[in-house]
Amino acid sequence: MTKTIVFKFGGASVKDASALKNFAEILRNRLRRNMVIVVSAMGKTTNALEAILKLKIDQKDYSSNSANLKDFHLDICKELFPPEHRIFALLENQFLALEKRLQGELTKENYDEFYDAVISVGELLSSKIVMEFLCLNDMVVLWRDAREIIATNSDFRFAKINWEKTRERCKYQLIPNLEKFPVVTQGFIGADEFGKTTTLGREGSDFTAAILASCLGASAVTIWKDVPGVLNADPKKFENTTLFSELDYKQAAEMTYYGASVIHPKTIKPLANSRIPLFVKSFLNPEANGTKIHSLESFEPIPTLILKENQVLVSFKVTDFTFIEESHIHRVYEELRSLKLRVNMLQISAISISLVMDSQPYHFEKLLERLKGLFEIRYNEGLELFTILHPEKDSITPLLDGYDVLLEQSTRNTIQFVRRKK
Ligand SMILES: Nc1ncnc2c1ncn2[C@@H]1O[C@H](COP(=O)(O)OP(=O)(O)O)[C@@H](O)[C@H]1O
Ligand SMILES: N[C@@H](CC(=O)OP(=O)(O)O)C(=O)O
Repeated sequence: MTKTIVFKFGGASVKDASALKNFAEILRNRLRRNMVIVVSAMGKTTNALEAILKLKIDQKDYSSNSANLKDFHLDICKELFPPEHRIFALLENQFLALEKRLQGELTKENYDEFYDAVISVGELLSSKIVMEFLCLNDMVVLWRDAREIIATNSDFRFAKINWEKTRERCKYQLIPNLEKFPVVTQGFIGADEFGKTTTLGREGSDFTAAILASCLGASAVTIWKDVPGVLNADPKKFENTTLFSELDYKQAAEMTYYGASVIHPKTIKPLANSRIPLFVKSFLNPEANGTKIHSLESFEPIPTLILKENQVLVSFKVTDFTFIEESHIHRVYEELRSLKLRVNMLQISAISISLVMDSQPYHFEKLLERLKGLFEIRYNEGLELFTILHPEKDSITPLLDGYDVLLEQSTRNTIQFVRRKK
């Protein structure tokens, strides 16, 4: 039996009508049975849905935002489909369901569950459009709801995979489909044991591709991006970048850990465990080789720059002339865990704990509220966390030109700066 391959197309590859036409052309000669096509929401749809939720939480009017989102999808479909095509009824239904969901009560208690139910609509919409567009162009594919395959716990917004159940569903439900047709499904979403929609963490569609590849015993995963492959820095932020033609799983995992957003951090592990190669290729130049991530005997460390924007630096200072001890750290981490806030950098001094994390205003405010009685808290927003892997000595100073450094930390192979533009 031919082994399955998994293709993953992110938001940028399906961001408008011409991107979708290019997407279909990539598949035209590559489509085959035993192929899973994982798609993310179109363009910046997930951000747009988050903005709607923010307005709802602030009890502001979100009607023009949801109308814009609907128009965005409709306009794309008007360019791609004849006017009588059933995609228009499908869209209508999906947006009605979204409206209905948004009218429900949103409280602090049900926020995460509500979030997943709303945010998942982006992937449901895009996968339907993609499936219908491929079929319209004589490429017959099946649509499967990822929530029937990807089994998770009920940790809404950051759901954990139930690997056993997911593996079983892949074997008994997905493989029989794949033996007949290629399958289109959604990245990023799953469902808990009660059938409630969950999500795997922002940008989690790469992870979905890796989960399915691992559970299906796939021979390869290809993620299609708007860059030539994995580079030694984000080409949108740095000049003179170098393409890695290949990377060891460990190198790729390290880069994603520090925030190289080209691959979701959870993607590498399931692939490395099953020795499944991951190709990162450009949807703008599909014939080019891109980057192959697999097991390498040896590799040269190459200086690599990683920038995480929109960071918050917060310090918790003890107020009673004692020193920081384990119980303080434990308490802070307990709150971080319960609020699902991930720490990107940690520094502990005699009297304070300093943390750097992604800005998440709603949850961050809660953190401050919960810990304000125990610590004197100070924070700075709008910062960047700049990490250099395998730095070359003389190259660092110019990279900090025009910035104030608020915090610095280094190990043998890594140096990190929390910086702010002067
Ligand atoms: N080291 C890197 N190499 C290549 N691209 C990078 C790197 N670090 C960050 N990026 C960014 O990752 C983007 C692709 O990832 P992403 O936007 O998540 O794609 P998608 O949402 O389409 O899957 C690129 O456009 C690039 O700006
Ligand atoms: N749409 C989701 C999931 C995702 O992975 O998207 P992308 O593949 O475009 O990064 C998000 O934006 O978080």
